[in-house]
Amino acid sequence: MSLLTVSPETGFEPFEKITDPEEIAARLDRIGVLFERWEAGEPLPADAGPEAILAAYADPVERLKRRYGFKSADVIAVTPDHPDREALRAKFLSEHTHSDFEVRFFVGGRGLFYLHPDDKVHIVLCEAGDLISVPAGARHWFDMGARPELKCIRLFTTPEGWQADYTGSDIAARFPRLEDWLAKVGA
Ligand SMILES: CSCCC(=O)C(=O)O
Repeated sequence: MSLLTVSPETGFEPFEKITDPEEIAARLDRIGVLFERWEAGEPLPADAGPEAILAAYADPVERLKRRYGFKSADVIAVTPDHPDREALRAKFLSEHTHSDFEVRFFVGGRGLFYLHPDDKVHIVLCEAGDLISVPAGARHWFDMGARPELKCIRLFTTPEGWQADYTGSDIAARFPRLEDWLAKVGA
C-alpha cells in the first residue's frame, strides 16, 4: 500500500510517498476516508470466483455488515486474461460518486484508487489486506490496469449495490494509469 496526495493544478513533482499504514490511515482520516490493514488470509486460487471469495471471507464480511450497517456485498474478481477486462476497467476509469457509504476490501491483487473529495487527489495503491472506504458523495476513480490482477469485496449501505453517478469531468485522463504509476512511484 502507498499514498500520495497531489494537486491537479501543480502536478506530481515533488511528491511525498507514504507507505506506513498508520500514517496512511491518519492522512486519509483527515478527508473522512477509513483505511485499515487486515489479515488477508490464505491466498485464494487465481481463478477463485465471487462465490468462493465471499465464502472464504464470510466472517469478516458479516462483522463489517454489523459494524457499518451494510446491506449488500459483491466481488470484483479480474484476471489478466478476463474476457471483459477492458470493459470492466473502463467502467471505473472516469470520475464518479456514490450516494451511499461504501467499503472496498482487497483480498488479492492490486489497484489504484484516486480519491478527489477536496481540491487534492489522494492516490492510494491498494493491495491484499487493504480496507478502504468510499464516503458518500466523494469523487473518485479507480484503475485496475491493462492486465488486471484484482480480487476485491465491495460493501454497500444500499440493497442495490454499486451504482455510480459520473461527474462528467475529464480529470482522470490527466493522471497516470496504474502501469505508469508503478513505473514512476513504485509499489
Ligand atoms: C476496487 S473495486 C472497483 C472500483 C469501484 O468499485 C469504484 O470505483 O467505485
